[in-house]
Amino acid sequence: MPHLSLQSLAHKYGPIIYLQLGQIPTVVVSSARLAKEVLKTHDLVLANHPQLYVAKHLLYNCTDITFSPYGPYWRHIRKICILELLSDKRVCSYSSVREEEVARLICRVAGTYPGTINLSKMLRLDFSEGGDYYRHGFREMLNEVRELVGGFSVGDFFPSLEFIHTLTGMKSRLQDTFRRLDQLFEQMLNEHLASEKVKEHKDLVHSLLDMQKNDSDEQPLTTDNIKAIILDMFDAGTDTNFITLDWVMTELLMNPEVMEKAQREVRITVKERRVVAESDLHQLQYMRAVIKEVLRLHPPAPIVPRESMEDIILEGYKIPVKTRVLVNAWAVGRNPESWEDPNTFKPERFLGSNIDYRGQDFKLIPFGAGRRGCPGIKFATPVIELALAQLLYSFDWELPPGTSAEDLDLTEVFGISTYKKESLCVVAKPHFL
Ligand code: HEM
Repeated sequence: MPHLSLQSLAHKYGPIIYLQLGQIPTVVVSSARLAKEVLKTHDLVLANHPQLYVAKHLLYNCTDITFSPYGPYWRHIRKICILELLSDKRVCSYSSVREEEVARLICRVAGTYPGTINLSKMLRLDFSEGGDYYRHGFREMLNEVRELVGGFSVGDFFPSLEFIHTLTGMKSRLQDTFRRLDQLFEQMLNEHLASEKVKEHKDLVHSLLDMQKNDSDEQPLTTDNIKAIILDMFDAGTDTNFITLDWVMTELLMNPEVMEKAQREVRITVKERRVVAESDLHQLQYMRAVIKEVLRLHPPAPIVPRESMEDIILEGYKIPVKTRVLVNAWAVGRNPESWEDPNTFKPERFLGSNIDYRGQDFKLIPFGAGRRGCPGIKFATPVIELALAQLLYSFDWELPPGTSAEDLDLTEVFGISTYKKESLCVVAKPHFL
């Protein structure tokens, strides 16, 4: 795992290291102080995400939010994202969708008792694949895109050898995937344009099409721009929720006293109502501390990558233009300079503390920070909190007979986001039988 190897190098050589990765000069930082330098002090000069070879082919030449270069176009679509697609009002308006999805999940889990369920698989299906879009074959496409974007590509480290991708067949594979993806988007956009539901319940695609129609801006959105943004939002915004919930449940099963405390809190708050309401969530301070602790120890995107647009001085070193600067958020979250007993799962450390993951506290940066910090925090938080609260309220959780916490395999698989290799299998006993 790159974040683990880079942490080992940091232990040996310090919190800032230089690596020549192929033809790419790379600097890695692993402390809160240097993360602040990168994501705050030099945020503007480091406001590019590296453009990956695969992203150029699949994300409409990097015209999505994540990969588009810093500049007027990125500012335009980021503004749309923050003010229109992920605004407080919009996130609020999705609350009934969240409640329905969580209710469906609870029903499915309840139906498995007294058997063992693969909870990871169930969470992934519910939270990472895009609901209504299933019928378009979107789930399979998204998986394919993730596999390709998260994979290793020679061109990302040896740009002068990009032609190798033609010889290895990678380029034609990308072209084929892109053609199928584009066809799928065409179908999706046409269906939305024809849909009469637009006024009643706008989804992401309707909103973008509306914006295109009414855009009086100098920079109107093209249809390809819309496709790139849709793909980006699903790619960046779905897997991460599932990964977080999967880790939360794993940590809770390994720490039964924490599980019990979190369950007690949610059951006392919700009482006999049986259904957790979003208005209950602010009372669940301990559960929120559990989520913070999980994001500290297991950030779904363990490395936050940036690229310099000009020469800068970092910690006295000259960092030339076009250097890749990686913030090892995983190592920062486990750095003993910032955290006491850093490898222990201890949600209590967040009780009575103001430390948050919204990009102000550089020792906790699962969502990155600064100009390119994740715009989806407000969207992700209620999904994760509501699902977790309801899971804790509705079931008593146990590992399958004959297994114990020591048997859980915590090995990770690296990709655009990092997830657990082995699924979490559990028995979920309905609490109110
Ligand atoms: C637990 C959930 C999530 C985590 C841990 C997460 C993490 C991250 C991280 C680390 C970045 C890079 C930040 C940087 O460079 O400073 C990022 C960027 C991004 N995220 Fe998230 N994210 C999550 C959920 C979401 C959701 C729900 C959405 C949208 C619905 C989303 C959309 C994006 C987009 C569009 C970017 C690119 C921003 C830009 O380049 O300007 N994310 N996310």
